[in-house]
Amino acid sequence: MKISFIGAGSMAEAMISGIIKKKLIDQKDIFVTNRSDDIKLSTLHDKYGVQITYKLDELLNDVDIIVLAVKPKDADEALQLIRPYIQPITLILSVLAGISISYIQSLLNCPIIRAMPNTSAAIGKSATAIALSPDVTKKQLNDTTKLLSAIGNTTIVEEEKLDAITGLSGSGPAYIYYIVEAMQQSAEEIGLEETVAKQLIIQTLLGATEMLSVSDKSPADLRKAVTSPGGTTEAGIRVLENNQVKEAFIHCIKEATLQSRRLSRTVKIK
Ligand SMILES: NC(=O)C1=CN([C@@H]2O[C@H](COP(=O)(O)OP(=O)(O)OC[C@H]3O[C@@H](n4cnc5c(N)ncnc54)[C@H](OP(=O)(O)O)[C@@H]3O)[C@@H](O)[C@H]2O)C=CC1
Ligand SMILES: O=C(O)[C@@H]1CCC=N1
Repeated sequence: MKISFIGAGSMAEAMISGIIKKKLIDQKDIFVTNRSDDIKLSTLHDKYGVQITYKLDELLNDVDIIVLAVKPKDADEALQLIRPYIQPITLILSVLAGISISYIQSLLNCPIIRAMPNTSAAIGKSATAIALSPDVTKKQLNDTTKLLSAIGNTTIVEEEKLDAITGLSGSGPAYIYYIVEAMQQSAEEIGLEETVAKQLIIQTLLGATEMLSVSDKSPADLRKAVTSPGGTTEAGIRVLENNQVKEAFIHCIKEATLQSRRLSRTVKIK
């Protein structure tokens, strides 16, 4: 199976890295291009052994899956670029936030799988959701699911859910990293050594995530189990509540979801 990536940024690299680690597709069958950053392409070649090219023939002839991994603002340019090479059996796997299947199909006459992965794809832990156009074949769905299994879990959803999924789990890793930034900064301010703090923070996250995964208790009950009356957790959580941190996170996810909708609206269906 030949797969070509249009775009060589963080999402493409995360997917390539996952696919290579799981040895799902041979490096010689993975092609990557970008707009002009040839140093980035060389880095990808050196790191993963994938084929890098600016020659469209090489990139797009006899390709089974084209992964669209440019920024949504560059979608039109990329779609026009690949348009002459599209066969009715070519599968487009798009990770573009907010760009609808119908929009892509208004320009390209081929089946589309629209995916919303996240950057944990690089370590095989992406929470990926996909929506399909009706003309995607069983084989194409199987191939894609297999491909995406190399980067984490995949759930099939109705396309209308993808904006919410983008706001929740597409952007999700960034919210967690944001919390860790705050934990690291506070660790420094309360006098902990950086390396010690880092180890403690990561293990705390790993433990809490594992508890969420294996325990049948709700997150609220797990939190209560940490919180002794009149103790330290209670004092800390009180500050979060006084600062409406939970409300801010809810607002954050809703705003990210809205932004995904706004992005999709900026691209008119032709
Ligand atoms: N980052 C994330 O966590 C996630 C991102 N996404 C989606 O993935 C997509 C890519 O995001 P991300 O990887 O972060 O973006 P990056 O900015 O890291 O990468 C974008 C890539 O697209 C290339 N590019 C732009 N225009 C063209 C063109 N006309 N032809 C070929 N290549 C082009 C750029 O090339 P050059 O550098 O040469 O300009 C660059 O390699 C976005 O649509 C985003 O919505 C989805 C889920 C998660
Ligand atoms: O920030 C973005 O637009 C992309 C979509 C999800 C994660 N990153």
